[in-house]
Amino acid sequence: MKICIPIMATSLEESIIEARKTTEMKCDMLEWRMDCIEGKIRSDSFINAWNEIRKAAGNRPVIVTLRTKTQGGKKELSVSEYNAALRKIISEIKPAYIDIELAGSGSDANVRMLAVMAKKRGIGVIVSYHDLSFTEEARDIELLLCRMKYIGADIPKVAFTPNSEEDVEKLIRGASLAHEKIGDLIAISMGELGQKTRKEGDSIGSCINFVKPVGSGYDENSNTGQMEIE
Ligand SMILES: O=C1C[C@@](O)(C(=O)O)C[C@@H](O)[C@@H]1O
Repeated sequence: MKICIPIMATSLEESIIEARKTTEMKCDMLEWRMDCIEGKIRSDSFINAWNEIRKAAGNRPVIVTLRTKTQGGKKELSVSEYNAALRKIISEIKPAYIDIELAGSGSDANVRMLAVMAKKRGIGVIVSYHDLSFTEEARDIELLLCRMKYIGADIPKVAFTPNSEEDVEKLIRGASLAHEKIGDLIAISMGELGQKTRKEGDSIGSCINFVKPVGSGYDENSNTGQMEIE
């Protein structure tokens, strides 16, 4: 499982600083959570910041994510705003991966369109789905992960919120069943209750473990249950 540190700074300048700080940390990847940047972002300053983050990452791959509010992120975007923003990101920069939200993009057809566009530019595709209050049945989690794969995900990702141990087991079962069929995925049961899905992610086919640097802030929707890294 690759260790990935999300950069959740609120400005472009801070994002660069945070990315540089990770050079000494034991991580294999970075995720730039662009939704955490406050205010409007100008195209030229965005591209400059990206170039610096890319440099700071060295040969570690970077995931670019624009997480909408209903999916646990900071940006409130309509379906058309989300799709337009992703098209812009995909056409202006070339990260290793782009995170495409199943819910944020509005339809499987829109996910497919963005995924095709990204792949043509050599960008890997993570298709993601988050539920901030609930965990589906194992079979539904399996089907969801497979559906994401078939509509264009290189790596399908789900994060569900458990309300009991049984919910954590549902996530584990659903992910394991999907892993047998489609290979690499990311499956997270959020919060302390779900921590073993992060610690023992390998056993259910999870290929990326999102972690937070020691002392970094707590975000109630994004990093509950994440392991800490020095
Ligand atoms: O989707 C995820 C998973 C995550 O929310 C977590 O709980 O580790 C962290 C996010 O930055 C990432 O985009």
